[in-house]
Amino acid sequence: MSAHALQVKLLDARFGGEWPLPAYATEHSAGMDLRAALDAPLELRPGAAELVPSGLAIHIGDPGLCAVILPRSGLGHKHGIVLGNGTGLIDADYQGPLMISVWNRGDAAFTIAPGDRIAQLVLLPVVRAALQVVDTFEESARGQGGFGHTGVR
Ligand SMILES: O=c1ccn([C@H]2C[C@H](O)[C@@H](COP(=O)(O)OP(=O)(O)OP(=O)(O)O)O2)c(=O)[nH]1
Ligand SMILES: [Mg+2]
Repeated sequence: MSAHALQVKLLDARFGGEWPLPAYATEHSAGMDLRAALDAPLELRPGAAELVPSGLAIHIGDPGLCAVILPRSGLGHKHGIVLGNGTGLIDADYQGPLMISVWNRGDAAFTIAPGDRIAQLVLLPVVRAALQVVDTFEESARGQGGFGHTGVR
């Protein structure tokens, strides 16, 4: 299967030794898991959010792409470990360290150990908009209806 080349800097010496490079876990996985590049275990109390380094920097370099950082389903559903910013959006021109905002939305403390896979990175296509100011829109069937106006059943 073909894959898009993505430049990555290894900011943490444990990559390539103790930790493998991020990789797709299965043949059709959409995301690569990101590790917590911590020096010591981090206890997240209920409600707490912390910025955790991934130990990586990426440069996407193509304005037609971006990356998003998403929670891992198991951690989010079973332990309430999601992202403090909802979803992390990585711009194609960002070259700094990839950071993960981890948030314990659950009601029990959760400890993240150094190297734990705590989130995932997905590369996505982007269409950038050129705004065109108008006074009226060509009418659509939906019009201004939204926020549940089609009902539940
Ligand atoms: O979970 C995240 C979200 C963002 N970033 C980096 C990459 C992204 O390109 C940059 C800026 O993110 P964003 O635009 O979402 O944040 P902002 O608060 O608007 O910051 P800025 O003013 O720098 O754009 O921060 C991360 O490392 N992790
Ligand atoms: Mg921004």
